[in-house]
Amino acid sequence: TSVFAGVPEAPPDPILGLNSAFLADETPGKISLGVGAFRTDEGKPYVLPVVKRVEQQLAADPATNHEYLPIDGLPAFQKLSAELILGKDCTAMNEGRVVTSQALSGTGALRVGITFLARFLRTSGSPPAVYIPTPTWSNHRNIVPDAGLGDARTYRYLDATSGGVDITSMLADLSDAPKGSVIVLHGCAHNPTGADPSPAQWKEILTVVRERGLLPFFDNAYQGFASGDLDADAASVRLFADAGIDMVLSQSFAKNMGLYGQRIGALSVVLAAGTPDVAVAAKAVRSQLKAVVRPMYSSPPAHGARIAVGVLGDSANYAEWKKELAGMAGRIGDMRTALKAALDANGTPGDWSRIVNQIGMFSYTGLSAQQVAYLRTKHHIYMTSNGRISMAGLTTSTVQQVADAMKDAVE
Ligand SMILES: Cc1[nH+]cc(COP(=O)(O)O)c(/C=N/[C@@H](CC(=O)O)C(=O)O)c1O
Repeated sequence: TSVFAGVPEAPPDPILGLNSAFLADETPGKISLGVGAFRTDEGKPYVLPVVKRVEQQLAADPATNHEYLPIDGLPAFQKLSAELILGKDCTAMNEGRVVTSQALSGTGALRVGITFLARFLRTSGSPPAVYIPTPTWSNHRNIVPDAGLGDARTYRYLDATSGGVDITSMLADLSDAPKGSVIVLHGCAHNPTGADPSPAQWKEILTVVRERGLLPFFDNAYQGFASGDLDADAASVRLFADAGIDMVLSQSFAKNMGLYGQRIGALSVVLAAGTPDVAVAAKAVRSQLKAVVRPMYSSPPAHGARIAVGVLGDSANYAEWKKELAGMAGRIGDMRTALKAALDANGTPGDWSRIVNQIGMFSYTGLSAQQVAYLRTKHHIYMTSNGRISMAGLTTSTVQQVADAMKDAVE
């Protein structure tokens, strides 16, 4: 018999595994509120018109070929992606302190970034501890150990009563982190809670990060989805970058450009201000990022990078993209309002203001794992077991059905 006969079955992924269960469910009227992917009010995936147009231009352009990209991706993409998150007038970029590599979307940027840190981040003799918020995106817990930094530690983040950020506990936990620890932060639209620190609270977090000599790793997967404004959603990252500290950034264009399956993202390492021979240091960092990528997947796919360059690099396309992005954020906002109204009209026990106070793609409903299971088996409504709802899974024609089912589940 095969040597693989004894391979144990891996548990289904809490998010993506849900999708396969949903697809296997043949009940008409089933509803998926699982994966954080945008859907139109008809419940369909959405290809942004500006993306479609750029693709057509690429297809018509005789210069478009299928040659390998450089190990660290398209240089034009590196620059445009870094400018998007850091701002066009970013001092760190102007001083040559930012090293950006194309990555396999947000997940790939996190994986390569953590691997790089496992090899080179040494403020104390041993590899650094990595802190992730609790709760957080479930895959953070997988990437950190797989990338060689051992099991992630957690810092408290959510005030379960208010549904907002428990800043006191968060700052206390960060203050206890050993010097040089890596702190994973959600740049905006925290997944799954939809609760973000206020600007004043970000300043408090920065103070602790600087006092403790911690290394912030900003995961930016929803820039433009939290507020609908790209610059507002980058404010936390820019506050830290302006402080002139070492930091690492991952970016994903899966959600805000609708390029989920193109796996296009970016990883940036920002070197602290005042680094002597910064050009030498930056060159060395880039060489080591490439040394991680080459044996991992050698070089990234071209199509998504070219689309992103076409959108970000042309002022008319960029303006069109901002409008379409605001439209997506707007529809999600409409679903928040509609769901809260339906829950209130139904007299559903509980305080549902969190549905409209939270931002980004998700609502953290507070439903228990049992209530989530009940919604799945009785009502064929799918959401992650932590009670997270991907609001883009709702449409004007299904909000009432979901509200009625939630009332049934909580009574
Ligand atoms: C915070 C966060 N970071 C990174 C990613 C990675 O996305 P990528 O497609 O690699 O660019 C996701 C995806 N989140 C949604 C999809 C998933 O779980 O993969 C989700 O939470 O549903 C995040 O929510």
